[in-house]
Amino acid sequence: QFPRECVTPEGLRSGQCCPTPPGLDNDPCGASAGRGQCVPIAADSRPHGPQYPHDGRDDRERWPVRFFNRTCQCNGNFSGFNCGRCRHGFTGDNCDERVSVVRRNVMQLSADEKRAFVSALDQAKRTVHPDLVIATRRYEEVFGPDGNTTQFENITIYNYFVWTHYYSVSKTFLGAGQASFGGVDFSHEGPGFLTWHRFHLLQLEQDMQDMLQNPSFALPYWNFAIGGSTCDICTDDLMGARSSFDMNSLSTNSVFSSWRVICESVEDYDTLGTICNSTESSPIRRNPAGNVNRPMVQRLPEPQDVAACLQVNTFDTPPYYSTSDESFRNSIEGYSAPQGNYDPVVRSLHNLAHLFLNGTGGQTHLSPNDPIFVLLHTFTDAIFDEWLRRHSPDSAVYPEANAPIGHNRGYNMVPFWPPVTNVEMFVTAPDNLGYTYEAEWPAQPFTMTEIITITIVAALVLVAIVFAASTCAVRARSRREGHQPLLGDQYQRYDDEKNQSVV
Ligand SMILES: O=C1C=c2cc(C(=O)O)[nH]c2=CC1=O
Repeated sequence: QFPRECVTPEGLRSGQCCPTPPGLDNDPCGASAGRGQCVPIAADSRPHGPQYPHDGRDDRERWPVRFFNRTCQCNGNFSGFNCGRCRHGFTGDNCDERVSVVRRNVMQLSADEKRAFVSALDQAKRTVHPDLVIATRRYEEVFGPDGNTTQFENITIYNYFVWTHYYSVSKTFLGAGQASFGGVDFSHEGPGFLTWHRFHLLQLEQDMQDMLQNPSFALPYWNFAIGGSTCDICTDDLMGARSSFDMNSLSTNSVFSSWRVICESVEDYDTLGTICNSTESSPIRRNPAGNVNRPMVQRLPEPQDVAACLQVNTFDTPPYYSTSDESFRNSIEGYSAPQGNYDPVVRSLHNLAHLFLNGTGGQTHLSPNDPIFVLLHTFTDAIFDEWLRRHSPDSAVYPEANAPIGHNRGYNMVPFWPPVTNVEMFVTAPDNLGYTYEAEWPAQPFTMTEIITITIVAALVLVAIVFAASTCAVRARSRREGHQPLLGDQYQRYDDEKNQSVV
């Protein structure tokens, strides 16, 4: 969440986090090299929706001003917390050369590519994040018991990915002995769902590129819309097969069977007001299609569900929440039917894929601990990108106000640093973010109007054919039986009269 060098007692008290890029000396944001300058942070103050009634009680409000109010603003294509790197999609000393990576279907990777991807994830699980650290206490307690020992920790690259998701979904602590407030979610159940998870993935991809020193590294995706009840990526060469001994565990042939999860101590967070730290606890649990209490989540989404949600025209609809009707965002997130109609009992697409996993990957505060999360979300993001390509929306369709807290267009997404707004991710990826998806999309199903029109036309054609056939049959029979056709006879005489009058 914050650069290591900013979280000293002095740094926090100053409210300024404007580090110097590597290779320069005491030059906040590389200002003298023309890279950027240290500026006050603009935090969205437009009203949020009524779902959150506890203004003033949560560190994540008006992110990130509870912690810092000055940050680097980088010039041109320079980017990063110290303006020492390039914006996504650019490279070179001056960040003026375009680059792009290709995100591919994980099932279509070669055996070597699969091995390299699994190994890169495992390396990320064990490599300490080079720049960022996490807060382990709320701001109220962040200076420590002596007021001078700031409460931040190192965390590995993959666990940082898990932690940021946890932090964005955690409840609002309202005080010891009081129930924490759970009706808040800075990354789900609102328009920010797509933009937040897009940035979340971009950050992991960039951290892994840096770790591997391979700027071409791209996260693959899992096409989860294959129907049926088989998890095709749950094999030992990919995300881990099922253990032969325990339905809920991973095979020991998979490296992921030795991964341990973080952020499990929900009870402590909610009652003591602590925050998840980097401590790892139990193994990943997963039992795809095994939720016997909810048959509805024993099957994966169907290909036509993807085709249907891509046809929903409106990005999001009031109240911009998990109850939104005819909203593309709510359809792909999976709180409404893929066709857009809201129904409280429905779980589709993204939500259905999570719940299908039935274990760590199905619990919002824990789900990224299961590496399937990465592949599930790259596919969700690929659908989002295809929707942006097909519908070319103006950024004005993204709600500016009254979305749930965290989800307004100009809100800085929690808990990312440097600040990045939702709308910055509401752009097509190939042109603006330096990645593309190699994907084919299922043919679009017919709409109800199209089905009715086709049925009527087909019925008319059928009637015409039957009529023509029966007329022919009657004539043929008449000829066979030696009768004069009645109409034919009349026409004959009428024709004769006409001919006579002309003559
Ligand atoms: O990790 C997640 C788990 C989820 C479960 C649901 C649900 O619809 O009940 N939704 C989820 C989203 C997640 O991100």
